[in-house]
Formats: sequence, structure tokens, C-alpha cells
Amino acid sequence: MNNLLKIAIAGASGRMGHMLIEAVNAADDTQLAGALDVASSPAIGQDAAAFSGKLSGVAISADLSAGLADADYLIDFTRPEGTLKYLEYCAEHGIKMIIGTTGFDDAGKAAIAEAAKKTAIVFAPNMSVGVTVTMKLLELAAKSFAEGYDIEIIEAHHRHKVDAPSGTALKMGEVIASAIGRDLNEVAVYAREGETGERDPSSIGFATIRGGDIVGDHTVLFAGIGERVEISHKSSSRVTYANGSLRAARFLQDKQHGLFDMNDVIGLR
Ligand SMILES: NC(=O)C1=CN([C@@H]2O[C@H](COP(=O)(O)OP(=O)(O)OC[C@H]3O[C@@H](n4cnc5c(N)ncnc54)[C@H](OP(=O)(O)O)[C@@H]3O)[C@@H](O)[C@H]2O)C=CC1
Ligand SMILES: O=C(O)C1=N[C@H](C(=O)O)C[C@H](O)C1
Repeated sequence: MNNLLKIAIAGASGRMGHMLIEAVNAADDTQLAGALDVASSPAIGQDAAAFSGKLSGVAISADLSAGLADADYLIDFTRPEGTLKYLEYCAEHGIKMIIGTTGFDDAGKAAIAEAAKKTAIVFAPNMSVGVTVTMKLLELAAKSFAEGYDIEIIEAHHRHKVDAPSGTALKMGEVIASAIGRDLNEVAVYAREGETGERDPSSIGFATIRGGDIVGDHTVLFAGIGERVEISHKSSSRVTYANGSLRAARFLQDKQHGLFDMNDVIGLR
């Protein structure tokens, strides 16, 4: 096929990096065009697909100009500081980005929005179709449960996750708060301990669980008097994030610039 999407992967030796390299190699419309990792990674110089027992002909590099020389797209699941470094290069060179990394502060998010004036970017804390649809269900539910129901967001992830609450949980909080006219910055409660006093009815609470190999579970609880409603999404494999990321790359094919999310990608806007 001539018009294969030429995709580079950042964080190539990470959990998502491996999943993405397998997905890019398995799809018939994509080609692995580069692989990046931190200079200190023992994987530098190795074939990007070596972990899978196959060879891709693409070596993992820490050098952006080498790692991105043949790429039209960069899929980034790393850490905010890594993303921001890649972002600058991609904006300058017109390389489209799919950013799945979480844990950005407001300045980081503003930098992504600024870069999207120069190149096309899909930025989402969760690339799964299931979570994207769940966000819409939450919007609807929140409007009905705005009064008389306490809203709590519970998330569980594997022991290696470094940010909390998850990017998805925070996004769920933002979606719910915006649907019912609250400002998440004012109503979020991220921890409770000791004598907390009664629950503020306007608050949106977060609870974080970390353990084992949990891929990613999110539940939003609307707790009223005499009933409670729970809306849950559970990921059983990271393949869902990888497939969503490839779908995002296909979506960007005809975009030259602009900031998009998974609602745009799956047509839920
Ligand atoms: N949007 C979504 O759908 C999803 C988002 N995520 C997010 O993706 C990110 C990565 O998750 P995961 O794959 O589990 O994490 P891993 O720790 O397994 O992988 C991270 C990769 O990024 C590399 N890295 C670390 N620091 C930097 C840096 N400063 N610059 C460049 N690269 C760096 C790591 O290299 P080394 O190991 O050598 O440090 C590693 O290769 C997290 O933010 C996570 O929340 C995860 C799943 C789904
Ligand atoms: O770190 C992870 O693993 C995940 N991170 C994302 C998040 O922070 O929401 C998405 C998913 O839950 C897996």
C-alpha cells in the first residue's frame, strides 16, 4: 500500500509503547516510522519490536531528528516533560501528534493548545471508545442527578502508575462539573482523613486505588437517598488505548492543524 500512515512511537519501551508498536505493525494501513525513548533507556539502539520476538527495522533513538526523520505522526504516551519536548519539535516540523500522556498542569495544557495552531493534535486522557462514550453518559446522568445526589469518582490502576487521580478521572470530574454548572477547581475533594465534617453537597469527591496489574477502572457514583447509580468502565487490556490511538491518527489524516479529542475522533461532538 502506498499511502501508509508513517507513525513514530514515543516511550517506545513503555507499557503503552509496546502495545502501540504491536498495533502499528499489525494494522495494514500504518507503518512504524520511528521510535523514541529517553537517553538513559537500556532499549536505545535496539530494534523497536525486539520485545515481541520480531524485527521492525526501526531502532529506538533518543535523538528527535533521527527518530522523527521519516514520521508524519508521533504517538506519545510518556510523561508530561517528555511530551512537551516532543511537542515543540513536532509543531516546528508539522508532525501530527496523538497525545495520551496524563498529568499535565495548566501550563502544559496551554502549550499543547498553542502547538495545535501549527500542527494537528488529538489529546485525550483516555483513547478508548468505551471511555469516550461513558463521558457522554456521565454528562446526561449528571444533569439528572445535579440535586440530591452526591457525586464520587473512584478509579483503580496498576501499581506502576505515577499520577493521581488518573487523567480520565479528572476529565470525568470536569465533564460532570461543567454539565451541572460547577467549577471543578472549587468543588473537587481529592482526599479525606480525620475529622472531615459532613459532606459538602456541592463537592465532587475522588478516590484512588493503586494495585497489582489493574489496567484501568473508573466508576462514578451518584448516591441519593434510597438509591444510588454507578456508571463504570473497566479496561481489560491496553489494546483498547492503542486501537483508539490509531483511529485518532487516521482521523488526523486530512487535518493540518487544530486541537481535537476522542469525541471528534469517534464523531460524538
Ligand atoms: N490516554 C490513554 O488512553 C492512556 C494514557 N496513559 C498514560 O500514558 C503515559 C504512559 O503510560 P505507560 O505506558 O503505562 O508508562 P510507562 O512508564 O510504561 O512508559 C513510559 C515511557 O515513557 C518514557 N519516559 C519516561 N520519562 C520520559 C521523559 N521525560 N521523556 C520521554 N520519555 C519518557 C519511559 O522511559 P523509561 O522507562 O526509560 O523511563 C517509557 O518508555 C502515562 O501518562 C499514562 O497515564 C496510559 C494508558 C492509556
Ligand atoms: O496509566 C495508565 O495506565 C492509564 N492512564 C490513563 C489515565 O490516567 O486516565 C488512562 C487509563 O486509565 C490508563
